[in-house]
Amino acid sequence: MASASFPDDTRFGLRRQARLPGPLRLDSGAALGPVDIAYETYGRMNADRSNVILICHALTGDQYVASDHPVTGKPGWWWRLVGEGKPVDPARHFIVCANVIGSCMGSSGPASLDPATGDPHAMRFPVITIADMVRAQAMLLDHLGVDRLHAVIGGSMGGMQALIWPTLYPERVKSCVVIASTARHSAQNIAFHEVGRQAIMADPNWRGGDYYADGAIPSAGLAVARMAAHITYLSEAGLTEKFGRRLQGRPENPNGSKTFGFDADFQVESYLRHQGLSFVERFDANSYLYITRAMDYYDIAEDHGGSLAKAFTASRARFCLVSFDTDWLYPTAESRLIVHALNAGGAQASFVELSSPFGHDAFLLECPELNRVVDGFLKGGRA
Ligand SMILES: CC(=O)SCCNC(=O)CCNC(=O)[C@H](O)C(C)(C)COP(=O)(O)OP(=O)(O)OC[C@H]1O[C@@H](n2cnc3c(N)ncnc32)[C@H](O)[C@@H]1OP(=O)(O)O
Ligand SMILES: N[C@@H](CCO)C(=O)O
Repeated sequence: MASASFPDDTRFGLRRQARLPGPLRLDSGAALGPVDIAYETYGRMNADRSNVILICHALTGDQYVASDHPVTGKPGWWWRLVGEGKPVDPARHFIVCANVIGSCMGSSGPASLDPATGDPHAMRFPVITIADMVRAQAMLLDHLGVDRLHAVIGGSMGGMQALIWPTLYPERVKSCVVIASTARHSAQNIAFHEVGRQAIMADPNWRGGDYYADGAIPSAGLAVARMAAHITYLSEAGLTEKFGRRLQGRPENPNGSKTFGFDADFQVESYLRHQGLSFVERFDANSYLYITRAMDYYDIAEDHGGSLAKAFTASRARFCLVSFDTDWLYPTAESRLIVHALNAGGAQASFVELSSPFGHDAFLLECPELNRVVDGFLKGGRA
């Protein structure tokens, strides 16, 4: 097995890029190669390579799990969970986080260049699945000389990847942490994604996906897609607490009459517009199409003759499932289904529903209880 060397040790994230020859055989029957994977590592691999933790990111996340983002300048998206003294700790663990294939932060995706033509793949990039993302991660781990993961951890779409890992590579996963996630995308999830995709495709700048040459990108469509999706990451209680029906920036009329109109009169509108606009600055519209599609096709039971339990029969991993009580995108019932299936197959699975007013995105926010659960679970596996 060819193995990358790691001369340096860092607690702050090393930016790395691998070009793997492939071919990566995809669920669609297509093959991808070479495969570029952009990833970060934190900490040092121990002598027997038993301290490796793979972190899987969500839909619009990336490899910058605990280091400042090069585009937004913001701290890594899971800095609360990953870092010195945190549950996933570079002082103890060798942490790998890779940009999924199909995305746009350096891994192969629609915006990357097709080596055969020198042009961006655009919509000629093959349709991928969550399992394909996991296969690409396995290729990266082969490249790093990692046979077995101490743990694979992810939230949302990252949780989907984490859950697929022991089904595809049962011998390679010791522990699996799945947060705010599901074993299959529901009709409602698919419906929301389709709204976003249609918004992108209806943007005159989309042009069948070939918009890279002149800089006229489908920003309006992508912003609307993000606005619609962002609502699903929140909760009614969270929105009420944050914004209520409060207005912003409306001028006082001297005669006391009200001003009506279609500007962002409500704070929540202004907030959503901000989320849409800032998203466009950091994400590629075609990647959004590909990754949401991958999530829609995700159904672990379907890939195992309709039985979720069957998917895990070869696995000896320990599992930890976490849901949030206000997450209506991947509600607690979805996690319970997974736990029942794991228990039915005799797997060791712990489950906790945490309370938060912030809906699905609670897994990204301050939640000491989440840290305690993950810390306790990982230490139970004696890392
Ligand atoms: C999961 C992964 O793998 S990575 C991807 C995760 N990252 C994202 O999804 C990024 C976008 N999402 C968010 O920001 C999510 O809400 C969270 C959960 C990540 C962060 O939540 P919070 O810290 O509570 O931030 P919040 O949702 O309040 O958004 C703050 C932003 O809204 C802006 N904002 C707040 N109120 C308003 C308003 N009335 N009008 C306009 N903008 C507003 C703030 O100025 C801030 O802007 P900035 O992000 O450009 O600095
Ligand atoms: N808000 C996060 C989680 C979505 O599941 C993201 O954009 O990736």
